[in-house]
Amino acid sequence: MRTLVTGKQMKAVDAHAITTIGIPSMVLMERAAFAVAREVKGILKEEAGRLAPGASVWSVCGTGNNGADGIAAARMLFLEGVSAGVVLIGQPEKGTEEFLQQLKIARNLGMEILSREQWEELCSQGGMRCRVLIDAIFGVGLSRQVQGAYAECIRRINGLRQEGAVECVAAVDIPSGVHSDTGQVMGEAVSADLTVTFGWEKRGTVLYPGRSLAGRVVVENIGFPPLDSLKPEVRDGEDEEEIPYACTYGPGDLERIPERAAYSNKGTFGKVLIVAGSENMCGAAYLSALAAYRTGAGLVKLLTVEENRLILQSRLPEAILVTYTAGQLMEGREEFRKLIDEQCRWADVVVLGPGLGCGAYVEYLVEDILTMACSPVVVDADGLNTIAAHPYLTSYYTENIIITPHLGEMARLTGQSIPQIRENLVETAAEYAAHYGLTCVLKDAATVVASREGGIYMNTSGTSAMAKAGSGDVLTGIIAGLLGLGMDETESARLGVYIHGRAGELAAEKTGCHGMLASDLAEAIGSAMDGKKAGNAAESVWQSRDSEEKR
Ligand SMILES: NC(=O)C1=CN([C@@H]2O[C@H](COP(=O)(O)OP(=O)(O)OC[C@H]3O[C@@H](n4cnc5c(N)ncnc54)[C@H](OP(=O)(O)O)[C@@H]3O)[C@@H](O)[C@H]2O)[C@@H](O)CC1
Ligand SMILES: [K+]
Repeated sequence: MRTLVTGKQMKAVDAHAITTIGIPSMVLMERAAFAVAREVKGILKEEAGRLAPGASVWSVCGTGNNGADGIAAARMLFLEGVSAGVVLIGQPEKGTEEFLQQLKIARNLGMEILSREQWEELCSQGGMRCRVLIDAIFGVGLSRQVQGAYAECIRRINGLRQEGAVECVAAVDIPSGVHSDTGQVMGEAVSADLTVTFGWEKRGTVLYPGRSLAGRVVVENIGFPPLDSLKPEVRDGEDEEEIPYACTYGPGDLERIPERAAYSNKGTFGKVLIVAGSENMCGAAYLSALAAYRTGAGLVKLLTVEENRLILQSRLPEAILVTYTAGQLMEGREEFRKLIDEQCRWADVVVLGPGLGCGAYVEYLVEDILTMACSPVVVDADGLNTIAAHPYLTSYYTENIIITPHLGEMARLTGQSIPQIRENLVETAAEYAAHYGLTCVLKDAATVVASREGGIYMNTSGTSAMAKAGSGDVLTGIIAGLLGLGMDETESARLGVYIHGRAGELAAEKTGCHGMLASDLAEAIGSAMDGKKAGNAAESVWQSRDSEEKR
């Protein structure tokens, strides 16, 4: 498990380390700069291991402590014989104490220091070429939209990178212009190849678009005290609501999956009831059931319309089938309720929604399941659309419910627009989960899981190959399968999302990114649950100099 922090939390850690613990600010900064310089040196190194001749580095620095890191990193490279210079953006005289100190050191050493105007002139004359450009304009202190000269400077950096004048852009802490909490671009943002971040990964490099802009992320422990040593008042600010530390999972977290006991039977691993499918729509039900079995469920029963009987029986003979007709549901309400009651009593887990359609009878079905289920219920797709269309159904929400909306479904549930939700992914999921006391899996390229107690998980596995019909149905089956194995709602949702992404990566390795189908994804679940399997593409993007486990 890796911890993710907001900018504010990181500043609180900084303040705690410096003020309460007494680690001098410059000591932390020197370690931060050393880490950046080391990574840059790695890029500059020739295969033989020596610095490339004529290797040049420009460090483009703001006047806060991010800029101070940038100057210090350039100085360390300079002292190792690299031709490294500094570009200053903003008014140096207004810089932080650390910035002024670092600038003084660089000046005393005779380093080349350009103003923004001088740099612009150099660029416009085509004289601006370098192996590595260090982006140290803004770090976690970015507090508003980037405009004017700063925006121009960021556009210039991106332009140089695009035209090949700069081979590699290395961002200090976070690409300048990316919001450290939401990953949103604040007007303009640097597109980096590498980001060296300090202490813990920032939420903004896990959420999109920040994640695409950060490139490879290296997490460097620069000597901060552990997060749990912080007093709550330091951690959360004085008058602000508590913001939890978010987390993400990696292959090591697959150990959370319970062992399959030798002395067991099919009932041991959970009975999953999948309420899904409608006339001409049986694929979703099939994929969800297949995924539940592939995740390890002992028994999967499909409750679906009579029209789907034959096809589902032939596609997935392992599943038990119980069918109904729309007429039976609408006209024989009491009889139908008895049937639902019986099925709910049988089930350890219920999936409600994939491919249910929007027939008038679906409202009754959703109501019956929500009122009668006595086990965790995973609500997806048309289950959620029905709830959005009939808001009284939210009164049946319980703490055992996991909802898995994509942005469109979340927009219907909350009445917000999709762009609004996309910009506030974490808040939207967290507020909904807290308001209704359930678990909310808000699906996006970086899916967020918000638990009813306030915990936040952000997913880092997966591939764009998964953006295809049926992918969400597979996720419901995986989460249901994990619930069946005995995991709680939060853990099943988090690990389910992680395994789903990992299965996508493994499947895409075989089929290629364009050709993958949701059924390929379901077939890869077994391998994805195996921690020893290689091939977590997303994971390889992150490197940690000091793993979370060691702290
Ligand atoms: N000892 C430590 O503390 C350590 C800190 N560390 C490093 O410090 C970084 C945080 O430093 P920081 O807090 O100084 O903030 P930083 O990101 O440099 O930006 C603030 C500056 O930007 C300005 N500004 C903001 N938004 C703007 C905008 N849109 N447009 C224009 N200006 C804008 C803002 O101006 P102001 O708002 O004050 O007018 C201020 O001048 C952190 O990411 C890490 O790299 C590490 O070395 C570890 C030890
Ligand atoms: K930066």
